[in-house]
Amino acid sequence: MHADFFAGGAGEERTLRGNLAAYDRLRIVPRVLRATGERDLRTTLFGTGLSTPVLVAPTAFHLLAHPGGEAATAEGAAAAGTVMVVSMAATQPVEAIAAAGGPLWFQLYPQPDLAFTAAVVKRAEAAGCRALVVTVDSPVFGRRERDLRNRFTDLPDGLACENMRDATGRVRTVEMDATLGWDRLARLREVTGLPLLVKGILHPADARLAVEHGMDGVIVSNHGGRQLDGAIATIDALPAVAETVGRRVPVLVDGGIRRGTDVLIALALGADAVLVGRPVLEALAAGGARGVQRRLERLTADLDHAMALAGAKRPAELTPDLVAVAG
Ligand SMILES: Cc1cc2nc3c(=O)[nH]c(=O)nc-3n(C[C@H](O)[C@H](O)[C@H](O)COP(=O)(O)O)c2cc1C
Ligand SMILES: CC(C)CC(=O)C(=O)O
Repeated sequence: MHADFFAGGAGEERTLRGNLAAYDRLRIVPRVLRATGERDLRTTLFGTGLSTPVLVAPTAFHLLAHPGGEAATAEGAAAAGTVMVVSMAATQPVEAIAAAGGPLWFQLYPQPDLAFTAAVVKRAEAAGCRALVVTVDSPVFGRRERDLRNRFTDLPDGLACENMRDATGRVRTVEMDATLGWDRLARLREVTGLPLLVKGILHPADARLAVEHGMDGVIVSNHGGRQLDGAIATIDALPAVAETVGRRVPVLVDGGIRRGTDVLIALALGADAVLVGRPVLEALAAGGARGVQRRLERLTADLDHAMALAGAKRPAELTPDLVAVAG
């Protein structure tokens, strides 16, 4: 039941499969004799220096994967020199996760209760989270047929979304809010000085609106195929979004990234960095903090190797002309 929750997507899982299939259709057109020497994968986002452009996507319920929970993921991400985005649906308190690792960003589903939403943001900020990732692809919850079949509706006894506790200590459910609009993101601006990223952008017109509304970053995502089944593959959506944003703010992408060559293609098509969801969950389940560290380091080493073979010393040297559609 829990493995299906992690692996599954919405509907027929067309988008879930499509995210991976889209990378299968793309090929790298390498450059030669570029004398790259050692590659330099260091990446800076909102003033934080990272050793890799591969970040940990926000995912719910890590205690279902490993007894170390989100703290183990944070420890692994920190050891790999990258950011973990903590899900609002984490099963451990953000303070405990921050004690285990960092740098952290915090993912938010803005709640209809604005005062409670502000309190959660303040709490994440106080715990040391350095950016806020606002998920905007979930006005309603995706229809996940595996979860329906398995009747997976609640966390087991003893587990809870620890960052959803209100002042009385009661745990609230994470609500999806179909009344959410750009005005509410403007209100978040008044609550926090942290950089604000919108996660779940696929249409270039929305990327333009995000920049116009003063967002600090855009994450091209279809929620790993868990929300709108039939949505475009993220690597297919990325070029138009990147072109519209025009380097005014960082553009990140997630969905279906499993190999360093996938990262290379995403960076070449306009991403400043990528995030990985299920690979981290699988590594956490298999090997705890060390597993997460090794999976992230493997992806980064694999990217480094691919860059050497494609003739790029730095991520910034990866450009769209290095990618072609397979015949
Ligand atoms: C089990 C699971 C839980 C997730 N939980 C969240 C979440 O709480 N908030 C969120 O914004 N995205 C969530 N996502 C989406 C991820 O942040 C990310 O967009 C997606 O996993 C990327 O695709 P990938 O798994 O193919 O790398 C979740 C994804 C999975 C697989
Ligand atoms: C449990 C939800 C709040 C998170 C989730 O499953 C998702 O965003 O995919």
